Amino acid sequence: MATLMAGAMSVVLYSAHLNFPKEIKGLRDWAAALVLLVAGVGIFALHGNSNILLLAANVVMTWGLGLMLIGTEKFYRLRPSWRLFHITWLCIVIGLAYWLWIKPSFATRVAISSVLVFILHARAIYIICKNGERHFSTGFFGSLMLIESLLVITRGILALSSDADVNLMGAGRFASLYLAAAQFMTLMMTVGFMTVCTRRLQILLERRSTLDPLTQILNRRGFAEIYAKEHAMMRRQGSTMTLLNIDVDHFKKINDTYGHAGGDQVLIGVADTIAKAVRISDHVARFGGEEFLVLLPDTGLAPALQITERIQTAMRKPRPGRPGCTVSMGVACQTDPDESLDRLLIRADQAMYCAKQNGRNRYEIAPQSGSEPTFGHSIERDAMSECRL
Ligand SMILES: Nc1nc2c(ncn2[C@@H]2O[C@H](COP(=O)(O)OP(=O)(O)OP(=O)(O)O)[C@@H](O)[C@H]2O)c(=O)[nH]1
Repeated sequence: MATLMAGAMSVVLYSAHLNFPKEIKGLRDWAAALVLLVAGVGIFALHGNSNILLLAANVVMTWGLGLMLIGTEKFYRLRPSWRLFHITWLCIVIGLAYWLWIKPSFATRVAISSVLVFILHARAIYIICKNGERHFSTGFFGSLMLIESLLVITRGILALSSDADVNLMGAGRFASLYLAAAQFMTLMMTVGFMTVCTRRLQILLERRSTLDPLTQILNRRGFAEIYAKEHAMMRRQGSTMTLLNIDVDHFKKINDTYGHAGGDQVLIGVADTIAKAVRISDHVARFGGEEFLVLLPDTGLAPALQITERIQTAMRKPRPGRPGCTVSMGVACQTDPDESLDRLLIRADQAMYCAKQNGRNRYEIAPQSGSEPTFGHSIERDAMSECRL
């Protein structure tokens, strides 16, 4: 029954392989592994007294267990251990053939296959422990692999001790227990793997919903989430943060000259340039079209202006193979934790709009929240003209 269910699970895994995002790897290998394990059990059931079929069943099952390891490695984005895979099944062929035909010994055959399968499982457990995130799914999957590997190695050790009954076809208590447990564990390990896959799917979808697909920086939703966290921190610490609103100048002309695809490349380049000009703890977002936001936590106006100038200098540098562009920026410093995000965005947007009005390729500073919006701030005071914030 468990074997049939493992066969059904291979369909589930293959369907997940077809439908899950391509970043989730290893599902196809696990699906193939289950097909091989079911085929191995089938050949084993048919083998009668045929040593050839017995050997074939063992090889097919080892391929299946090897593919489980390969799938697990792919899932954790590691290079698959194909060498270990091939060495394992070759050792099974040579070892079983020797102890089947030349020096027949059932106990040695069981010991050899148990040790080899244990090595495959031990490597999988090592990979899960080293690469898995701290989450229930990792613990569940790792524990199941551990139980299975302990079962396998116990069988191998018992095979070498004379008084134990490890013959799968025998009627001994351990044999029946092992057979039932092994089939059940195959099913459970698959469930464990599906658990880590669905957890990865959840993380991926959450990340996708907060990232801009073109530039891979935060989108509006991601920005709002990050802002909420930083705002809570600001309130707790009584610190200041600064928001930059950055808009690409004459972007319509870039689109008209280089086409929409060329425009997209410029947007990717702008996002990259901004991200490289700020600290890792700062947050860069695309707010729509050719408009970007940068949130600088725990940063007052003076350091924020240094960053603003750094971004503008980086933007002015010509880039080979990519149309050049400049940006206009609005700088809004938040000192009052009771100011809403909407209000902060409006201040930064108005300052950016003012920078556009005042000639583009420059920045303007928004007046403090609550202050009279009748005077302007600009580092380039001599260039200040019409627009007054
Ligand atoms: N390639 C590309 N273009 C976009 C995207 N989103 C918006 N746009 C274009 O960006 C252009 C923005 O034009 P405008 O709002 O007139 O601004 P502008 O030409 O940059 O002029 P100023 O902002 O006043 O300097 C429009 O032509 C939009 O179609 C996008 O994702 N990719």
